[in-house]
Amino acid sequence: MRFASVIVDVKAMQTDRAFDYLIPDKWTGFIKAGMRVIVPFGPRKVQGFVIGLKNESEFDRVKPIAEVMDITPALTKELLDIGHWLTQTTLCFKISAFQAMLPAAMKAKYEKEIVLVSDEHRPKLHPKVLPFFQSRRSIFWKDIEKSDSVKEFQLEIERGALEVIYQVKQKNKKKTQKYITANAETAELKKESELCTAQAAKQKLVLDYFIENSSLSVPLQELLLQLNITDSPVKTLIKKKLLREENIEVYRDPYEDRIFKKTEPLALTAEQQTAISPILNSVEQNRHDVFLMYGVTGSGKTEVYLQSIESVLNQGKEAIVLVPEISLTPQMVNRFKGRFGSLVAVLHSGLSVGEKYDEWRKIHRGEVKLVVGARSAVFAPFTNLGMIIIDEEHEGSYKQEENPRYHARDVAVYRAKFHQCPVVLGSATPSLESFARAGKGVYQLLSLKERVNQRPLPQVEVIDMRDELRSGNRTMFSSSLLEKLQDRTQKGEQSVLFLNKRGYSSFVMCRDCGCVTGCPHCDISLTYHKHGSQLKCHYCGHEESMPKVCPECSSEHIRFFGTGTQRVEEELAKVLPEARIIRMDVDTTGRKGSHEKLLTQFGNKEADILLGTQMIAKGLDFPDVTLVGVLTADTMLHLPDFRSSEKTFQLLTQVSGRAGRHELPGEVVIQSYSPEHYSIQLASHHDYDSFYQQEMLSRKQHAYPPFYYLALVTVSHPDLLKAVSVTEKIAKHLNQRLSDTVQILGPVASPIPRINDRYRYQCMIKYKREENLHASLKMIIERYQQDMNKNQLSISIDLNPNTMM
Ligand SMILES: Nc1ncnc2c1ncn2[C@@H]1O[C@H](COP(=O)(O)OP(=O)(O)OP(=O)(O)O)[C@@H](O)[C@H]1O
Ligand SMILES: [Zn+2]
Ligand SMILES: [Zn+2]
Repeated sequence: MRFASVIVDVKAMQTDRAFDYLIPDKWTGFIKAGMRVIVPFGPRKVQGFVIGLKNESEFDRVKPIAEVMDITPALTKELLDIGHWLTQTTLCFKISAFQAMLPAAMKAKYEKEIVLVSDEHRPKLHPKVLPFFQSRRSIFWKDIEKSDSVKEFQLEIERGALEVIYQVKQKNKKKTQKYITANAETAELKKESELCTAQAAKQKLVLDYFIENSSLSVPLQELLLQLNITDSPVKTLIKKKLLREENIEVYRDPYEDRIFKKTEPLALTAEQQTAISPILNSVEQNRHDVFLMYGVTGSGKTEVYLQSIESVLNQGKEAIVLVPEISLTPQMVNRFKGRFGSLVAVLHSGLSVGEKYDEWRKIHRGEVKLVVGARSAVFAPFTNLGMIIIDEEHEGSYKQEENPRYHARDVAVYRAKFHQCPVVLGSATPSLESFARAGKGVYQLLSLKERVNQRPLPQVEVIDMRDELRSGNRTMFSSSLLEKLQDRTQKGEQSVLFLNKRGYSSFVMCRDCGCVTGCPHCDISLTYHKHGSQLKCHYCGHEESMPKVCPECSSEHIRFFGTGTQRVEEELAKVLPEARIIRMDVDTTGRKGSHEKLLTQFGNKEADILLGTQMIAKGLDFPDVTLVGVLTADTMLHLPDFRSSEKTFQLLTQVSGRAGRHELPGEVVIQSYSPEHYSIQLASHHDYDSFYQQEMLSRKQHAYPPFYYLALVTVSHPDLLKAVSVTEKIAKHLNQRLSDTVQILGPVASPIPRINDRYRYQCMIKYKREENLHASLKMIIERYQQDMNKNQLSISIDLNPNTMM
């Protein structure tokens, strides 16, 4: 093949197609689809992906490929196909789709180099420029940028004495380690060793080492340590060609110094057995089925995953397990590494760029068989995939909130179809979408209704915080919660205190009656805007001013709401000075490893109370936790989001699930200003089924998923009027092109109306089936392409948005 079709790393509509490049003779037969290459593009060089090969090009002047970055394709055929599919289903640029499937380290880094065109130019260079080129011909732009000579450089470039060359580099290099090996026969080494004088005693030491270990290749550092020498005798011996040094590639292993205790499969309970058998069937028969494993907290879902994976590995196939970022705790990793040891690669954001790259390469080379990772691990480059598991399938973080805006669940199903293998979605609180699909038979439902060993689900008490206020308690702890915290601290048992930080300060509530001011048209709470003291609805645009008294009970105790973890910690220290507290939030877990350290401390019982935000809600399994407290259950309930009830129910269920998982029974206290809300009531009774029924009714009534699909178009611009007028035109365009069954809401300001000094407007499309939708949205992007390139306009399109924020 003489030509390659290449997708170049330039994100624009005009370049969102394949360009032809000539394959130089030396690389014919070597270059394959899926490889990364460097190609000339205009005046510079850019990275690109080869997506296909061909013998003819319809263009006359085709430039040759400049460099090849891979020896084996970075993207498999399957991933190339997924890239095209992502482009169509999420309306992103092809290059964004391909880049999203690879670790960040493999993205290109561009560096400008300034090069002297020829030696003849040197003497004539400007005196401020000359010193840079006295002894060399090129210098990196970044080293000049800081100097005060940029203008002079510019002049020389314009004059043609210097030129700019764009270098493409890989962000991250492979890590190598120096290894030393004998480079001569043992007999020769012996002869040399005998000749060594007293001054060369150290050399003798090294020679003797390699006489004894003739075939060994040892890391230099280890050799120096063992023999207690510096590297100079080794260097001398290398010079004499008696030893040889090699740079051997090593992996950065984030779990290097940890020992994983090997675990054996547990004897499954009857429920687990019933749940696993259809999965095993599907594995055996290479069938593509999607299972929804709906199992209460502590029902042993993870053990079912582990044994399902085992059957996949026994077949010689590979598996992917997706876990939400925040529950990818060391505990979680241990469970998989403990069972499958070095067959496991782990991918999560806590790893350095280099570590992620190394884990990815282990997968790419087929050195591991199982990946446990967050969202993007769904693109693991396995070629013989036997199963994809998504734990906590309801989690919002499986949706990527930037281009490509894909949902890992959709990618998983797409891949599993290709490989004819099962997908297992697991959750104690399935998303409404998935549960509805299971109801229709699209997914197969597997239920685990009881905790392992019939341990009871914890008793849940819902406290009405309005009553607390009435009886004179103005602290953030109800008397019941405080009493129980005291009790656990005295008994040496542990408590988890959960503060929901999302929705901080954004809604207005009456502290006497719990009334939250909502929109008259949308059944959604209004958002408080400090500026002008306005309350606004982010769905329909309704606006009113902040009431002075509660519209329901006329109380003056009306205010917007929110508390930080730090304040809770301070108050807790006042009312419960004897308790030892570990606080976990973004502030205390910023540094690498701190998350793990705090959890280990808590596990070692160095604290009585673990206080934290979302990050402690999931996955934790500590035997001595017998009390879980939720400080304000309401904060999320009133977010301007059609999923707010669902998210509240899910979160309360998850947090409650941390209590009483082992011998000691657990108890939960939920504090709320709207204790009668169905998501709180039903969560306290562990009643998912009723919650599902009720929430489905509300979704149907208001035309939300899973009854309708949504698409969200967000326009942003530094000028408010421009943002509004473009959004208006878009809404009009959509109204004209789409069918009458479609509802188009807006234009309205986005829930976050200004980010980075850019005004944001949006319009929401609700539809059931709409042939024209993708094409119409694409037309919008084409129509505004110029404005987007030149005039700071940005338009983002989110098909199936997960949140409205
Ligand atoms: N068959 C079994 N026999 C004995 N113990 C088991 C069995 N299966 C699971 N367990 C134990 O029960 C506990 C709860 O199981 P696991 O964590 O897998 O539940 P889960 O459903 O994944 O929970 P969650 O959704 O709350 O994270 C664990 O300590 C686990 O080791
Ligand atoms: Zn009131
Ligand atoms: Zn409204």
